[in-house]
Amino acid sequence: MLALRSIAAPVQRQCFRAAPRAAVTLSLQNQRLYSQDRVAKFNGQKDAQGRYTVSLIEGDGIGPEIAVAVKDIFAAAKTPIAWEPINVDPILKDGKTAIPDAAIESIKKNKVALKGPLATPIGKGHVSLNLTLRRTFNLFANLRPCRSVAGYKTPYDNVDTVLIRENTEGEYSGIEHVVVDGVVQSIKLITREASERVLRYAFQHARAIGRKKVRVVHKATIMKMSDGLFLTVGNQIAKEFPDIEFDAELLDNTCLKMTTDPVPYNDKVLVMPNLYGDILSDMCAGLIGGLGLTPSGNIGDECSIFEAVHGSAPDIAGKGLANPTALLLSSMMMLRHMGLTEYADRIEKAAFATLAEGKALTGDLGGKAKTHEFAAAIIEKL
Ligand SMILES: NC(=O)C1=CN([C@@H]2O[C@H](COP(=O)(O)OP(=O)(O)OC[C@H]3O[C@@H](n4cnc5c(N)ncnc54)[C@H](O)[C@@H]3O)[C@@H](O)[C@H]2O)C=CC1
Ligand SMILES: O=C(O)CCC(=O)C(=O)O
Ligand SMILES: [Mg+2]
Repeated sequence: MLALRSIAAPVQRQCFRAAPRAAVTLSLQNQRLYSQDRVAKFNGQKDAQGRYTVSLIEGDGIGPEIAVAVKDIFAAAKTPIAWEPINVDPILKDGKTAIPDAAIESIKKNKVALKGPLATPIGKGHVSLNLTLRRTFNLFANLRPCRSVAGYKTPYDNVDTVLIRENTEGEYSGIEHVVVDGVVQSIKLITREASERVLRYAFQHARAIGRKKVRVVHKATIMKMSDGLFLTVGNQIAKEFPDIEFDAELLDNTCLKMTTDPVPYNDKVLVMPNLYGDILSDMCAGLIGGLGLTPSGNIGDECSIFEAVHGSAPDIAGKGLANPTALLLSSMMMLRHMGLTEYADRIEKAAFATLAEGKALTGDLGGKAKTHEFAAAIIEKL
């Protein structure tokens, strides 16, 4: 195993501002649960005790702290899950960053994994392990829902966006080279195959969650061929779904409109190339109170990996300050994906009730609670 990860450069910090707590924006009764994703079929096997085994990547930075919180809450709720911790420290295979075989076997066997954040070195160093995992398992759609939390006041009430990001290519293809000294080229790869796959998933998911509109977010004005292909494929796939309205919007305009008034996006599923989805999903998190609150699922045909939208948060790592809600809500998406809906509903209700009560909030939400205190408050409500 190579010690590639030790070369990670320090990450420039972002300012993460806690919004003030004020009047309840949504009532708890109206807090809809994160929707079930049953578009991709889960066919894991239960063990003799009736439990599913889930591969667990605790991750870097705050990863282990938020993973403990999720494990404690699952144990308290008697969720029928056996965790299988795996190590994804990168290896080199044919000169390329790869995931160790044991980790690949575990995820292939269990068909589902929960993942903490994995840090990526800036500039030189190994390829992102997050992207490597997505490509290794062909996790073609990254589903990133974002919903206002009852009781937590932000400038925007009732946000309920659903964003689907193409997850295997685009600007994240990692095809870069030096043309001549001082000139580098980075290739944005868009294929009909990957575009069809994610666009079809977007329409299927819209149907599954009862939304009637799918919108492609793009810049085909500028990237006429690459985003142009993505948009063309969108128009073609739309014909398979006559019950769903289809349209398109330029990314910069989407950013403006969403930050002015996100509510008109609540009836749509947004689907877009990789980088746009990465950036827009952090932006959406900002609308509801930050990265501590937003879950995601990397969906594939054979297996799926659930993780928070956020990264390893090195600025607060090791201090017990992290908000585990994003990873917990990701694990709720995972439970619903596995058909364990009752457990997901129960845990999620306890989590939202704890957030609404506001007595044990973590620092990112303006509170003083440590990660484990917030988890304990959820457990008390189970
Ligand atoms: N999917 C993944 O595993 C991701 C990994 N990363 C990696 O994470 C590392 C750090 O990246 P950053 O740009 O700093 O983004 P970040 O998402 O780790 O942190 C951004 C800001 O949000 C705060 N934050 C994030 N999660 C939080 C939580 N659960 N509770 C409270 N505050 C939270 C952090 O303290 C920081 O101020 C990088 O190496 C990056 O490559 C970044 C994004 C996603
Ligand atoms: O892999 C990384 O370092 C960043 C990935 C990321 O930002 C994301 O998945 O949202
Ligand atoms: Mg990101």
